[in-house]
Amino acid sequence: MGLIFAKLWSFFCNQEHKVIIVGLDNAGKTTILYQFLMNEVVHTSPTIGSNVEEIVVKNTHFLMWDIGGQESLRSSWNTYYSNTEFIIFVVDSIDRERLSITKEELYRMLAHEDLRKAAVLIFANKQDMKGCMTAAEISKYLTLSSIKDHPWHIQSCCALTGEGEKLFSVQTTALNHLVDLKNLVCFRQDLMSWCLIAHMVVCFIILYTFYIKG
Ligand SMILES: Nc1nc2c(ncn2[C@@H]2O[C@H](COP(=O)(O)OP(=O)(O)OP(=O)(O)O)[C@@H](O)[C@H]2O)c(=O)[nH]1
Ligand SMILES: [Mg+2]
Repeated sequence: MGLIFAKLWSFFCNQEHKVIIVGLDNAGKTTILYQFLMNEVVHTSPTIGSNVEEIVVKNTHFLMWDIGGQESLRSSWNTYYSNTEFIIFVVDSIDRERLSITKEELYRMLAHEDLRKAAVLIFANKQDMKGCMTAAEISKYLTLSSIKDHPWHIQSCCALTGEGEKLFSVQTTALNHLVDLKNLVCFRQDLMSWCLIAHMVVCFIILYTFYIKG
């Protein structure tokens, strides 16, 4: 029932959602962005600054910011945070050595005030690589189950191996899932606010009737 209301809510509030794609350098962020956009593998070079593209999924507009992940650029990630609704956090599933840095960056980012309300989609990318970690292993190492203040979802993927359509549908399903989740949270918050206001109005009427009027 909640999801039906959430869907109606999102239908009437058809706005643009800001998404940031972050993660360490070489994780596959730019490759994923262009898979989303063009459904094909593009040749990438390390991103200096950011790339921004708009994609539309079932009437929902996403403004996707792909942010360079090199160490020297990470301190400026926070300049992209304001009004962000969704974070796509890309993990290179073969890069075991830097998993602790990945974890540090993830939690530093989630603690930022501007991302308080953001939902997180974690991509365990490069699943085509031999010996890569599974999404479950990454989830365990990153202790994702301890994240209680953000809706999150982890999804394994491979941005490279010609599974564009599959990747695209996986991503859109996951994004829609996050939109539903987020709308549900907003709807509940709004409902609580309206209940509170209604409660105050009723109290005021009772007070007015019994004490002021007579
Ligand atoms: N094997 C494999 N390689 C991938 C995959 N996704 C991306 N790559 C490769 O990984 C390298 C880095 O990809 P990018 O998309 O440029 O990485 P990035 O996260 O944008 O890196 P920065 O811009 O430096 O932050 C490229 O050579 C990609 O072709 C994947 O799923 N599997
Ligand atoms: Mg890039």
